[in-house]
Amino acid sequence: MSVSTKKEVVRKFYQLPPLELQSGKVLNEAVLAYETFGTLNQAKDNAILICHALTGDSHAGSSDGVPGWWDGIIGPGKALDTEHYFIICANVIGGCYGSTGPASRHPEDGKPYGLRFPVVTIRDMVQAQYHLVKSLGIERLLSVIGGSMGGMQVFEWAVMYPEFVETYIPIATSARFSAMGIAWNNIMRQAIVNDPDWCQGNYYGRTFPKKGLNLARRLGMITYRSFDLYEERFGREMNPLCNPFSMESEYEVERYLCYQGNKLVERFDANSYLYLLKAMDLHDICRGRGEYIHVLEQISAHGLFIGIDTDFLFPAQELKQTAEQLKSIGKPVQYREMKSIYGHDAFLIEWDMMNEWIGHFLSERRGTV
Ligand SMILES: CC(=O)SCCNC(=O)CCNC(=O)[C@H](O)C(C)(C)COP(=O)(O)OP(=O)(O)OC[C@H]1O[C@@H](n2cnc3c(N)ncnc32)[C@H](O)[C@@H]1OP(=O)(O)O
Ligand SMILES: N[C@@H](CCO)C(=O)O
Repeated sequence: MSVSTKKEVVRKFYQLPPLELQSGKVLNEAVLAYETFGTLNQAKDNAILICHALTGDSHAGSSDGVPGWWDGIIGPGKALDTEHYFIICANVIGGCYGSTGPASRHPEDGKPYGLRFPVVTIRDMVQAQYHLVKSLGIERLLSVIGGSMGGMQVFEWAVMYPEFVETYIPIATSARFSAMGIAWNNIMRQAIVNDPDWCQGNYYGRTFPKKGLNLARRLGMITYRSFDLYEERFGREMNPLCNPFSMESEYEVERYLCYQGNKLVERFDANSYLYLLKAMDLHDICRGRGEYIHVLEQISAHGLFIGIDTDFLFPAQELKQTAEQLKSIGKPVQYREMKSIYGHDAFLIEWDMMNEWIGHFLSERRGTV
């Protein structure tokens, strides 16, 4: 008999109150799966919320022997030093890592929601996180930080709860999702819904729409990397065993995309992918609030914006312009731009710059530099 030594992430669960969604619908009996790293101090003023990106989860830092996806900046001596800060990270609603999403059971019939799950927005995700943070006895967050879809949540935090947020750090993101971003998401969704196994989202207990999700992830991976990185890593390398004049010939870059697609199929729900892409499409801090500049005026927190020079999905220019607009109306904001070959996903890789900039910014706020 073999005993599994695989270490598992231990998540906590918070039962949300009925959540009034931006769509006007109400999500009942939903839970948020979350984790914390470090210790909340007596004054409860050292809490930092991390918002994850599209396929992320609550396991941002290391615990229980399982490395986290932001280990490079979370832990003793790092920018998000767990000896000083209390770090919170929750899986978003609509996700598939413990929080309520389309794969969860509908409270009325106990069957998976599938497409009966309501459309959720970035604001809905943030509202759910707000309830969680309040339930921990916290009245103000020292910072809210996140990249990509996580950065969209960061912007909403700054606008929705200005008094609750002392600082905010949006990375590789924008205050309003671009037409190009929506266009990519459209194709990724089409890849999933055109898989015959998708069955209008009713594939639970049947065949999983592997091909659709795999293709969606391949498309995504093109937008998360850069031209130069693909050239440097793969160039025109091809599997030497393949006949280059057959349709099956495999360039290394193709093998890579296939590998990444399969990897996501093993760990992610196809309906969650659809819902989270939709939430990104709907992201617009102006929706229902008025002019851009008027919305920016509502922000009172100190901002550190981090753009990435090779980001194809969220061109750095977008964040830079927003920072300039904030500055023009007297709002405290710093803009830093990463030089990186990695493209959009550099915020999951470039630890030195992230540690230096975020660490310094937070230390400044704490008055320790
Ligand atoms: C913020 C959030 O909440 S998101 C959560 C974190 N995101 C993820 O985990 C998403 C998936 N992961 C990734 O996108 C990446 O691994 C990152 C961004 C975390 C790190 O990027 P990189 O270090 O550049 O990893 P890269 O994109 O090269 O992928 C490496 C993998 O591709 C495989 N690979 C590399 N070249 C090839 C090839 N030619 N053919 C097949 N496979 C290949 C490697 O073996 C490696 O496999 P492994 O992940 O199983 O170890
Ligand atoms: N690589 C990220 C998506 C882009 O930030 C993820 O898988 O969540």
